[in-house]
Amino acid sequence: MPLPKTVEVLLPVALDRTLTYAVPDGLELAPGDVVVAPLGSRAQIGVVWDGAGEAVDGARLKTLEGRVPATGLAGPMRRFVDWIADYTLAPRGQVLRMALRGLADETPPPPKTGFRATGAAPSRLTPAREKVLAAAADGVVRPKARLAEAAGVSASVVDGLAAEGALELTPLPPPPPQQQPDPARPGPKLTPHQAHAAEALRRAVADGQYRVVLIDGVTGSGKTEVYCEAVAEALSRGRQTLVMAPEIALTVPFLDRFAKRFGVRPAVWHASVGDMGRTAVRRGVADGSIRAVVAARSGLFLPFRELGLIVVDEEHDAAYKQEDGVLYNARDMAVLRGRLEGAPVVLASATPSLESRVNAERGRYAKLALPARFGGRAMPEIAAIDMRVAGPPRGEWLAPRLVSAIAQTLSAGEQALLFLNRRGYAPLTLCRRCGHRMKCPNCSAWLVEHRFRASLVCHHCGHSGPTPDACPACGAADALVALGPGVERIRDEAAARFPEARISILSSDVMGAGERLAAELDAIERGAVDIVIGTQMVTKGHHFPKLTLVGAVDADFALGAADPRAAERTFQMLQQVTGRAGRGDRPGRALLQTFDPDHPAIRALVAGDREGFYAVETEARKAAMMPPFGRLAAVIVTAPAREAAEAHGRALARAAPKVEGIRVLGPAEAPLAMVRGRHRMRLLAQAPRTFDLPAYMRAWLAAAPQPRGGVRVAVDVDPQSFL
Ligand SMILES: Nc1ncnc2c1ncn2[C@@H]1O[C@H](COP(=O)(O)OP(=O)(O)OP(=O)(O)O)[C@@H](O)[C@H]1O
Ligand SMILES: [Zn+2]
Repeated sequence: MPLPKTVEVLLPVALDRTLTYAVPDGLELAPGDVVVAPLGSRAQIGVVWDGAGEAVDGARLKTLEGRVPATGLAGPMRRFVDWIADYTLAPRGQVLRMALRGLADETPPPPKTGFRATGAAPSRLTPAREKVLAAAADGVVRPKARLAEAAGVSASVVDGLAAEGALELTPLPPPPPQQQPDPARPGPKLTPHQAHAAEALRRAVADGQYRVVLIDGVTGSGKTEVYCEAVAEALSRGRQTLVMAPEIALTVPFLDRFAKRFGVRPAVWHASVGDMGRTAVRRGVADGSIRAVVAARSGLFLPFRELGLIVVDEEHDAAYKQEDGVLYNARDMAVLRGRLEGAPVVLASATPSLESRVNAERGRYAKLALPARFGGRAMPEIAAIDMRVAGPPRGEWLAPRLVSAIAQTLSAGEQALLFLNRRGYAPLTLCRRCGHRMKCPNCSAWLVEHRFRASLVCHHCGHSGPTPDACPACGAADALVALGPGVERIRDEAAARFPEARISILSSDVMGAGERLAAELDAIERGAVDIVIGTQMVTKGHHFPKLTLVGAVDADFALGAADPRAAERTFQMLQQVTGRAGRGDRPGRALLQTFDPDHPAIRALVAGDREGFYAVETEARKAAMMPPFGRLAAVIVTAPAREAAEAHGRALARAAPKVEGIRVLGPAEAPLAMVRGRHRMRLLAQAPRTFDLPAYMRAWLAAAPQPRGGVRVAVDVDPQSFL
């Protein structure tokens, strides 16, 4: 008997390797095809992978059930999956799962038909038949179900009339063709700087080759207008475009801007687009009927048919790092996808990551600078308020100088924005009598009071309960006090000081991410709000023309963190938020409330010396061999019991291969020592820049004892979070 033909199939499950299957007679398969494979007792979708099927004992070999008529993974996409799995140490099947989101049977639907009255009378007229003929009397063609529904009868009555020739089946008119973005529509008249950058981008797109371009342009310099020129070039060359944004909730204004420029909104892809929408987008990018997509991280896995450009907006944003499942950085993987597709990649930011700046300095990326704001607008004046000497009275959070600046702003008919990166009312609730602190039962974290929802909430696991009247420890009534501010508390303080002002809170838990947020952003843009108070949601990309004052309530919020990027993050966040001021016709200013006015990040902001900041930060990172001058990978060990996590952490440390130049630190208790009832320990490997750290990590895990007894181990290559 001849051996059956076999193929290797990758399944979207937590498996790294492919499985070998027999191909049923008569089925022709090529790598990338989507197939149905038996797995255990169930059937599982999978993708034919590269490589000849391994010889497997014929008796154990299972046979594929068939091919799915759907766009699979072309060569570059398969390489993309392999590469990400290799780099992040995630099982390949888990990466594949991201590339199969929105997968659907693409068999073309049968032409749609409907019924129309012919005018012929049926042999017998029942009341039900009369109703149908009455409903069809207007001559409109309707699908069977619609006609039956309009007449209020069952579909069999329609069948009966058709059998007797009183109704006939005719094709329904085809749906109108989708309107496509039109790159020929005129864009704005660009300034000389913008035009220079736009021209360079157009050339990169026209070349149709992989290359990375960093647009380093100050806030309000028109980066969006400039990369829209690259989008126009790609579209006019018949290529598809992907624009990535760190937080899709905030892209509604961009969608409108895109529509203004190209005539229609682009397709949108992110986690909260429903299944239907996802299926439509995946299919549209595969068959080419969708030309432009705006997406969150996962849009990188869409099967574009002719991708000609990827733009990563706000490329510095930490939200590009996925922090669960496959721990990948979508900015870096966008660069990889561009390389595999042979398409240019544009990274844009007013505060580029040190990684991207260093890549530009090394000549790996081209750099385009937009050093000035559009329309001759000045950058905002930034000053620090030293909270040690000029802070507010006890129990308040806005320093007198900030309060009077708000008053001036409001009386000039302008808008103020107060930024505090803390949701809720207060970060800590404490009993005045016994000192008890309200803590999450599942996490090592304080419960945050949300007065708006009248509850105490854990921001790590979502645990929430009503705010108690009495202290749960000592029983004292009315003894619980809220310590520290969150945005809701700042709102109360602002409302008490400025009772006439229209105040809006922008925070994910108050606004959500849907239409409500879009409406609120629109109200702010129109000037229907006087004081905007918000979390990091307010820092990103907004263009509020009436906004002239920005106050950072706690400019130091990120400085103390045990994070090698703490200074960079502080600088970026504050530069972004202060960059919202003075974008209209009036100049802007910003006040930073800080206990550390001499910190290099704060000083650079006040002096308007971004190059100085980057220079100092670059030297510090170089000296410490921190990214991008060295490489890091973290290992996070979790277990229900602290001892188990610690013991496994120590076993891992002992098993670390000794290699010159590699330092292994830890285990140490994670700053966030417990989450969802699991104790957490961290280890960190530090390596020279050119070292193959993923390979080292793989060898390390292979040499270490297997985790047992509820212990879990996760590897985070290029960590962004150090909690
Ligand atoms: N050449 C131009 N003609 C007309 N308007 C322009 C031009 N360039 C920029 N603008 C306008 O200036 C404002 C700021 O531009 P844009 O939002 O593109 O800046 P940005 O660099 O992306 O800013 P940020 O990094 O702060 O988000 C927008 O309202 C934009 O429409
Ligand atoms: Zn919790």
